[in-house]
Amino acid sequence: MAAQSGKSWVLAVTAQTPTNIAVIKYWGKRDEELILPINDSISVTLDPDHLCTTTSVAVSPAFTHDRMWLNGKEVSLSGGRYQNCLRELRSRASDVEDEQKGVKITKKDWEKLHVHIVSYNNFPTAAGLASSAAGLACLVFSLAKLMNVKDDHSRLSAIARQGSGSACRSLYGGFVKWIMGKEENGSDSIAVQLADEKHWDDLVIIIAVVSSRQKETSSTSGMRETVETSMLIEHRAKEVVPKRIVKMEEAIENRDFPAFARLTCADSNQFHAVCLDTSPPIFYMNDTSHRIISCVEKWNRFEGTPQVAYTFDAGPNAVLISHNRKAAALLLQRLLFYFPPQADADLNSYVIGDKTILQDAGIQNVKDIEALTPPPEIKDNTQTQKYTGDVSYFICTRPGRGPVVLTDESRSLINPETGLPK
Ligand SMILES: Nc1ncnc2c1ncn2[C@@H]1O[C@H](COP(=O)(O)OP(=O)(O)OP(=O)(O)O)[C@@H](O)[C@H]1O
Ligand SMILES: C[C@@](O)(CCOP(=O)(O)OP(=O)(O)O)CC(=O)O
Repeated sequence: MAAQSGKSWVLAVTAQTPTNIAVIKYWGKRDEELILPINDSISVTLDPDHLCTTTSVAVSPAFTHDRMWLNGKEVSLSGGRYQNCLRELRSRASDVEDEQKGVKITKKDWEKLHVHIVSYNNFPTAAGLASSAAGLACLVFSLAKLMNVKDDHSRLSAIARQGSGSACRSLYGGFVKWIMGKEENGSDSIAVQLADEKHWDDLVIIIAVVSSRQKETSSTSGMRETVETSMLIEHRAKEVVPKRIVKMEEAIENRDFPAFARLTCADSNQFHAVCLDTSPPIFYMNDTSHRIISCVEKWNRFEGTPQVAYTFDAGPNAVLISHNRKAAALLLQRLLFYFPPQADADLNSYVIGDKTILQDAGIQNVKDIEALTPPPEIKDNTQTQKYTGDVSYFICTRPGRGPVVLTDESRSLINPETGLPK
């Protein structure tokens, strides 16, 4: 390692990585340490304009140990999962040369050099919005760029997988499959892209962030308990998911929304059924989640063909995938009819992300929400009850691109002189 000037230097890279939502769920591991799943899964990558992680990573001979700051606070990197990712990356690092700075790092130097990681999520962390997926994928992707790791995205996905299973699917945009693999060392348990985000760009995604005070069981411990105690999970992993994966790939390839929606809803419901079949049972959805399902099911039935698909991860938040903008506007009207904001709320912070959907729905202010009439599929007055305040806010988004390096220095979260957070 050399610097022509002889003085210390800091070399940094910044990247942005999306989050993803599974439409065929990963639930259950066959190897806890390597994070190897018991079935394949398929996800949609969400637009990083609305939900993403930005991570800057830096290396300098002046750094004394590996350090990480998350959303402005220093956090420990001592956890086994972070350590596994760092070890894997260091072992694959290559020579790096920065002529401008007069820096030369050899493959061997990486064993001794330390890194600083500064990361920021543009959405709530640990709130059931898959921050760990975007976060771990971004950590792996940005460090791989810094360390000149030559592996392709699929090989990098196998490293991100060891940080958090679902993170491996955030290495690609569009529609992504995590192949469970057969090898004991996990080398073939990787993510592959099924189609990019332009393949099916009519889809509109609305996330209802559901207010919840209850403490949730983490995905990691929840799926462990399911594998240990549920009899249904084996049937799901061996018999149900393999067939659904084939059908879901077909639905995505053919942009067959009815098939896509039926499979997505059925798989979310089965995932929550295996949670209920766990001992003691795990409840991730709450009454609000159930009301959203019921609203979508009634509307889909009324129309005779699915307009919207719903899916829920390990929490009460609903991810609603609409066939197109028109269906999304009609969905938003329904959601705002049932779940209006509190009297003092500001519409601007109640519906965030792509606000053009709100315009399509003809809603400019809170008065327009009050004026919404019950949807036509409602036949009697008992179903027109409103649940003010049960949804915290809505995020309007769409399928999005995979990780990118941000070359604009002003986007870096690291001070180029000190190597500390800006
Ligand atoms: N940007 C990030 N960089 C590195 N690690 C992150 C980042 N964001 C989140 N994490 C890690 O993920 C953890 C949160 O994961 P957790 O599974 O609890 O929540 P979530 O992923 O937001 O929600 P869920 O898994 O229920 O969808 C954080 O405590 C942190 O360890
Ligand atoms: C319900 C899920 O979101 C579960 C995600 O589990 P995690 O990837 O968070 O679990 P670990 O691998 O233990 O970190 C379904 C999915 O994303 O496929």
